Amino acid sequence: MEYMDQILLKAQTLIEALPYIQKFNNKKVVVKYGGSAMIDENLQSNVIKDVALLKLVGMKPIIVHGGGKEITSWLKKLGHESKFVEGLRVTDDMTMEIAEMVLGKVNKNLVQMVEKLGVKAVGISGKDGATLKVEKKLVNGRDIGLVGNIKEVNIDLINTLIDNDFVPIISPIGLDDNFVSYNINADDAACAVATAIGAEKLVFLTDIEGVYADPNEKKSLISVLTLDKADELLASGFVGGGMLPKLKNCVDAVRNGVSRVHILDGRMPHCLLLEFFTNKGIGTAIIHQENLFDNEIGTC
Ligand SMILES: Nc1ncnc2c1ncn2[C@@H]1O[C@H](COP(=O)(O)OP(=O)(O)O)[C@@H](O)[C@H]1O
Ligand SMILES: CC(=O)N[C@@H](CCC(=O)OP(=O)(O)O)C(=O)O
Repeated sequence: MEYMDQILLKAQTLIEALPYIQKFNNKKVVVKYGGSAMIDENLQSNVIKDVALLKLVGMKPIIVHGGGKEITSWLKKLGHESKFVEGLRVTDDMTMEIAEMVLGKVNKNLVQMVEKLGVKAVGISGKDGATLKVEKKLVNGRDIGLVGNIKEVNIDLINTLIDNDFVPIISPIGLDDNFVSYNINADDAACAVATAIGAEKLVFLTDIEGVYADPNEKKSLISVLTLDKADELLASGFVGGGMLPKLKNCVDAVRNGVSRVHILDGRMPHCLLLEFFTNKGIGTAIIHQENLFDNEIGTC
């Protein structure tokens, strides 16, 4: 490509971002960060740069992070096997202790990376400021240990941080009424936070292209899922593993007023920028039926 063409293309990309920058100015957006994009250092640095850019162009990003793979790896080092029921980690006392330690480390690493880019960040867990109040979560009546179901989100601390120009970075640990610590699925935490603070948009970064109608068939990637279709898919048995709580959460978030929910492939460099600032429809968007013909679907 000629030098001038390259320059024009760059200018065009910046101009294309203009309406999106205006639209999301001052809006709260929640990024759920988990999966492989957390393990690979290059991808991690891209994600953090993208979030810093969202903040610097006037949005109010909030990161809710996971770290499931790191928890599993530390448990393995300690000779402790990881078990999951419907995508949720069975959490005994030792698992709880390790999960809290690992998520604390992940949290402060993220703070460090954001601060390094000159953007103010504060890392909290759901325990701080009683942000995430939980009760024990039962899966089909089954007790899977110290796994929390979020009863209440106290948004005071999050709002205080945002009002003081910080990016809140939240790890999925909560307290019950007796001040016992619980491990929370990070997708549950992101969904609850996005709903409670009235986020304009909730984006899940994961380690797969999006939602497949059939996970064994790559061509079956779904770019737009209405709530009805999402319910059908959840009942079909074709959604499993960690995608199950994720998709259920997306549906809840849309039903509870978050206008735009997206599942994106965190392995794709700068997928957040592409999603926020361009009209490239990537990943899977979960939407209300009535927004199906909204020409912004798949764009923002
Ligand atoms: N229908 C489906 N579409 C996409 N992914 C699916 C589906 N069913 C099961 N999965 C699995 O869910 C995984 C995503 O969940 P998970 O690994 O827990 O993500 P994260 O760690 O980002 O929260 C995918 O890697 C895939 O193996
Ligand atoms: C109860 C439960 O499953 N908690 C999760 C919390 C971390 C998480 O959700 O991390 P990802 O988003 O990276 O998967 C766990 O222990 O793995």
